[in-house]
Amino acid sequence: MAAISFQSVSKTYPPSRTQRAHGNPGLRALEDVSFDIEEGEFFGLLGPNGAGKTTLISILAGLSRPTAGQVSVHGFDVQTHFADARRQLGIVPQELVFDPFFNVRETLRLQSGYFGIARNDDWIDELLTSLGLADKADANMRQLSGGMKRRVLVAQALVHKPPVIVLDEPTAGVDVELRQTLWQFVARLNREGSTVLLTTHYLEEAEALCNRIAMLKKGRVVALDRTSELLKAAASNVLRFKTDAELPWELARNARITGRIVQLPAQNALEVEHLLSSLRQAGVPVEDVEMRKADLEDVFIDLMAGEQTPLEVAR
Ligand SMILES: Nc1ncnc2c1ncn2[C@@H]1O[C@H](COP(=O)(O)OP(=O)(O)OP(=O)(O)O)[C@@H](O)[C@H]1O
Repeated sequence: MAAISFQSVSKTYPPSRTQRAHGNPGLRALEDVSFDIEEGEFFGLLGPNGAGKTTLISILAGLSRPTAGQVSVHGFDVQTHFADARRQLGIVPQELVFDPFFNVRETLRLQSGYFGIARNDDWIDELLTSLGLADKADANMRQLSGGMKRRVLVAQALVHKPPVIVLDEPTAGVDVELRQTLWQFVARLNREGSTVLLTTHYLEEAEALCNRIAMLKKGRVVALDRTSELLKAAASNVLRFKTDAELPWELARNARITGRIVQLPAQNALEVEHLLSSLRQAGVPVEDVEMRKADLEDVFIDLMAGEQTPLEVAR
């Protein structure tokens, strides 16, 4: 049985009164999203701002209703069997929400109580140690730094030992140390059998951690495949250089340009030679020329730049 199953999920946010008055039918945030995440997978959900990632996670968490379609967790429908589905999930939210009146241990005990677990201190201690919070157990939530609060949110999501862990942008604005602590711990839980669903903007994180990835664009799944296959789909190399000059159109249309830095896909040495000679002929002076292997960001940019038609990639 799939750990998480999204079946033909669509979501339209209704228009505001003013929008309705102007004939605006509302916003289609998700369009026929279907995929399964198997037990034990480390799955990445990627997409630019506004692609629909948080909407999909909110529906999974039972916080938002889909306009059409079904979502289930370990076979429990998130609408009709909310409590059973919710018990399977440990959700680390994007926003820092916490009760300022409790200390860290009390916060975690309260959350355990919410799931009906009376004596949970052994697991709470293990969570505190693994997340580098052991010396903060008695600190009031108000006294914690932003990074520490985020660690508590992770511990809070895991108090009931959920088999499925959902992390919505957990490392946005988080320092390197916390990222490493968090990834080591989540990777360990995944090795021990937990399923992990991660949404992130950090593509190198997704590349390093996720065995399979779905990419969303404007509410549609535009790629769904093993990370290794997605990487194979990219041109295998990238030619990178700096220039102040304007590129000829036939090169510019394939280029990724960030300020003075230009990156062009190139399959092999012959193609690199070809690109360099085109640049020479066009009178484009280049500096700091180097080659690098394509990464997930290249795949992502390719897909996001592509036309609207969803690209069906089988698992
Ligand atoms: N409560 C809401 N009411 C109306 N529109 C909404 C609401 N929540 C989200 N949207 C819209 O739905 C679309 C998808 O938003 P969503 O937050 O799911 O995207 P996202 O992929 O999570 O983006 P980000 O990476 O910025 O978090 C966006 O166009 C957004 O403006």
